[in-house]
Amino acid sequence: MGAHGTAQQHAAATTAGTAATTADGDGTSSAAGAAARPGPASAAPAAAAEGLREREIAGEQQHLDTVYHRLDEKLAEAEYVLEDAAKRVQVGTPGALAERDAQVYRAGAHLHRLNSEFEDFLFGRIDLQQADAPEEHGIPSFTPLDAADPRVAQSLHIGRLGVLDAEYGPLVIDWRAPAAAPFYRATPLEPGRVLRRRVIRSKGRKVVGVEDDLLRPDLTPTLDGRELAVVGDGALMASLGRARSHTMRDIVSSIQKEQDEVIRAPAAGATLVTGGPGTGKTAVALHRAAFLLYQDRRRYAGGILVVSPTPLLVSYTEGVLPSLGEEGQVAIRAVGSLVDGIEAERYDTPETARIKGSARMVQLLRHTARAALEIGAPTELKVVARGEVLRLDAGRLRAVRGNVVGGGGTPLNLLRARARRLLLDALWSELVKHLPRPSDHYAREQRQEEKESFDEYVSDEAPFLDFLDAWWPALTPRRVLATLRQSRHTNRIARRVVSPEEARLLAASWRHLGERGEGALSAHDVALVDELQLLLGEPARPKSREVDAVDLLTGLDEVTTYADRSSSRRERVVERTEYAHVIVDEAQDLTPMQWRMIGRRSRTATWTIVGDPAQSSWPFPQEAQAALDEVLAGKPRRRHTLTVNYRNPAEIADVAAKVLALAAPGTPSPSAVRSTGVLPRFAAVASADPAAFGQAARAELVRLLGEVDGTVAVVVPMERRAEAAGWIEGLGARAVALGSLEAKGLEYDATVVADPTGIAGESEAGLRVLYVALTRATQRLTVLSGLDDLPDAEGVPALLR
Ligand SMILES: Nc1ncnc2c1ncn2[C@@H]1O[C@H](COP(=O)(O)OP(=O)(O)OP(=O)(O)O)[C@@H](O)[C@H]1O
Repeated sequence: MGAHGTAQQHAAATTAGTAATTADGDGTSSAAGAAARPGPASAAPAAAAEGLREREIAGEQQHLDTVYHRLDEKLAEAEYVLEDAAKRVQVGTPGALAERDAQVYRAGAHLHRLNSEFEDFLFGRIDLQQADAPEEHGIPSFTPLDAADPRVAQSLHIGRLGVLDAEYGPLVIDWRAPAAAPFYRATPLEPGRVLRRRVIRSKGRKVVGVEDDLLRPDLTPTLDGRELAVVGDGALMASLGRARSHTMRDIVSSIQKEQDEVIRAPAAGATLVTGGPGTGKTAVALHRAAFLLYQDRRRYAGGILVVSPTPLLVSYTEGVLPSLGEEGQVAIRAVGSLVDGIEAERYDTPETARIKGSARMVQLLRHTARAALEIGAPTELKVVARGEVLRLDAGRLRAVRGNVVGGGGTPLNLLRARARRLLLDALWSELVKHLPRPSDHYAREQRQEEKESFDEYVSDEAPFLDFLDAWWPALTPRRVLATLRQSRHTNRIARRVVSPEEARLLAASWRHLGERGEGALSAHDVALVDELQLLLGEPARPKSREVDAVDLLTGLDEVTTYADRSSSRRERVVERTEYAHVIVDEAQDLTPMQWRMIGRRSRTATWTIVGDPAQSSWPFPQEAQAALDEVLAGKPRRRHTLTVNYRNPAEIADVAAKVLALAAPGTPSPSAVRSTGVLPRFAAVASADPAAFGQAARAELVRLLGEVDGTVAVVVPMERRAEAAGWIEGLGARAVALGSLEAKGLEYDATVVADPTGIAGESEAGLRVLYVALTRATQRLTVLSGLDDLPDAEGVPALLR
């Protein structure tokens, strides 16, 4: 029972939240559990274990062959349905066509899913004890009839899609189905009916390995009268030890209990998930998207938005959903890419970012939009009508403008029609002010007719049209933003909202923009553009016949309702995509302005929000919380905490914990699930010469590239990014250089954190950003210090002692 014994040991070490195992092939060992690595096995038991493994693999191969045979049959069926539907086109009655459409849709979707052959199509199996009650609505009973009964009563295979045999018996259960939940939920402390959990690894149609966890080490389970085989040391360790690439893998075969609870949590309201670095928040968020689609495809298809902090994290995570069989229905977008047609390309300095992200910007932008109308506006309107020269002077024009805007929040571009009408009214009253008031009904009607022909005449006149274009120009968000390039202007229009120093910082960040706002924007600018889009509304098409927006309102407060109602009838107003569910990753970094931007896309959405306050680069958590509260309004909230770090070995997590104690005192450090036995390396450069520092960094990168199979990153303060790009030149695709803020959410086999004090000093949130940098590595970490880091004789910088 050699292999059996190993698995029993590791299963005994497994805690409620984790599945810590004894050891895996690359020398990592359990840090969360207490199990020891077994001593070297002698040749005979090793051969027996190998024989056992091969037998078990052969058994699973047989099942996989049956599954693929069935899939081939289903594929042929789906193709036949498609062909048949095509033939029905000739029938032509509405009913037949509708039926055909439905058939084509179903068969097409089915074909697509069947055709997507993924690695590990079938990846799991659970062997269960007899249930104490029959299953209800597909949900198996979790309680065994007799907890001491070692017999396997039922075996279920779990995969990326559900497959039924010809008699509708389950050959494979979709991982998201209720029946698959015990695969993820069972632990040795709460095994339920699960005796053995098996992860099956396959390549294409060939099974290449199995890894077992024994959930009831106190029993000797049997299957068909024979002792149940237990192979390998568990799947989690095998998966965590694999080298990292530039894309994230799904974790479908090793989701842990506390993670599964988040993935399958009800969709309603808001699910808020916190957890330290490496606890699987991003992975869990993506699997939750796949789960929601499975649960209610109709509701969520096309309507799930995942908001990520950076484009780097988007491309890192993009492959996960397709590998789960979900493609196209989920939009994963960086927070700087949420507005169509704009891609954030610049970074703001921390000082500028904190101004741009603040909720005060709403007020500043309101002032700015109003003021943008007045920049370069003519101060006199002169037209000739009915042989008279009619004039409106600056004071009169100011009064008219005030009336146009009124007290409401109607988007300014939608008020152009009202501006036109009130100008015509003002001109008319100039014309008639010396005429006697109409005395009777007939005279009043006649005056009204004269007014109508006056309006028609004047509003076609070039001087009037030119005036209107200049006095109430169509404004675009970029053009309005560009007016803030002048800090003097900002000081004039919004002295009470921003200080002169803040106005200067803002102006400096937009100095490169052209007059119409052309030029690169930052992720923070994108949120401002989005806010401005709301304040301005879509400009009316020039020369089109305009309708007075305000006349159609029942009240100025109802602007949005009006806009929604009238979008197809009249001027096209702000168009927004609405999502049914919104998943926010790295939520701790969102600014109030970004929360508002996301909120505008999610008015009726349910939410999943994952983040870690201890990693936040936004310095005002309370302000961000207030913005989030506003966005979630009264939605019920359910909270989860993830507690186990699957990324960093304990040795790296321990170093990071020192910074955590400074960055977010009192925050518990998640427990690392494994250890490598290799301590982080500290290196120091005893020279102020940047070239010497660069050489040391490069030498360290080269060393690490030799030590690990996967990726290696050097993380530096944002302002040293260009320098760091030079250090990795010629080192190949496995090496990357990142600014501290770019490292969010990513992971590498090895990292060099260079200039830790520089990172910590970048902003008020610098220590938390350093904590992020220190927690990116799955195998090796080097901290490279310069003189400013005050390294001791061992090279350990002051911050990490
Ligand atoms: N159950 C699991 N099985 C296997 N790997 C896992 C599991 N959970 C997490 N991981 C792995 O751990 C690593 C960290 O996961 P992830 O990036 O989702 O963590 P995170 O909480 O978002 O981290 P951070 O806060 O640092 O961004 C990833 O490589 C992920 O695949």
